[in-house]
Amino acid sequence: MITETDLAVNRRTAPDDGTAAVRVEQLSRIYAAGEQRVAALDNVDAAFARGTFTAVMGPSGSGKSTLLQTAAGLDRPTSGRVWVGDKELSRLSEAKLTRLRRSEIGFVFQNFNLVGALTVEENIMLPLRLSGVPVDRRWLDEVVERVGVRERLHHRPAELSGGQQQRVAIARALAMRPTVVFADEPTGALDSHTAADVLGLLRSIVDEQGQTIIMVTHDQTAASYADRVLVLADGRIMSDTGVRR
Ligand SMILES: Nc1ncnc2c1ncn2[C@@H]1O[C@H](COP(=O)(O)OP(=O)(O)OP(=O)(O)O)[C@@H](O)[C@H]1O
Repeated sequence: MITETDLAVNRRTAPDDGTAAVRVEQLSRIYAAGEQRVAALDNVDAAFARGTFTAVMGPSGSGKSTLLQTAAGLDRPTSGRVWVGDKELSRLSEAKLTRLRRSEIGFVFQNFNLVGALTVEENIMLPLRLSGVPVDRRWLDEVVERVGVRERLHHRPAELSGGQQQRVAIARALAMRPTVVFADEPTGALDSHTAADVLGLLRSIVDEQGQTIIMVTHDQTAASYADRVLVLADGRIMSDTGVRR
């Protein structure tokens, strides 16, 4: 059940007590198409504490994906600043930003973004290979088991259903045990049973490993796994609500 709590509604100032895994300040992203300007994000302030699970909701076009992309350093904001831990992204060179993204951030894309030429297993291992991190076989096994892709490890993404591809994308994002996982509708393509399993896995990495999750969803049931629900409308935070668990 979602209830109002003492979390500030329409928070204007992001708290800066050093505990945030991710913090955005006065974040704007303007898209220009000819004469038209669309403010996908309009001066958003928000902080995401370590070890918390936030659901980002709101109507289509309200800026949810843009918030995730800019906060994860995949897209540069038009103005405003983003911190991941104590690093302010605009101060990082492309090379440092890439390193930070590889080591600290996992991203589950709406359209999966799997590499077609690689097998499922190779896709899941890719972030580890790219950053030269040793493979933790036990963790990898657990992730593969929980997302239910063990039978498909030697297949290529094109041979999988949308739901299966989404599960591979989730496993890839978790393989590195990143500090922060951004997930853009991670359960959108899943049946309710698999969705519950994946959401349980996301919840457990927050509870057991202190990782931070920021997840876009349209689904109230998915949002009920979170600690907090941010609702966007027209590129602004309309409400910021705690979830009673
Ligand atoms: N590359 C782009 N060029 C121009 N406008 C864009 C671009 N990306 C997003 N927008 C616009 O920015 C606004 C916010 O888009 P965004 O994808 O962040 O919304 P969303 O809340 O994630 O939507 P959905 O729930 O449909 O995925 C929309 O009006 C969208 O049309």
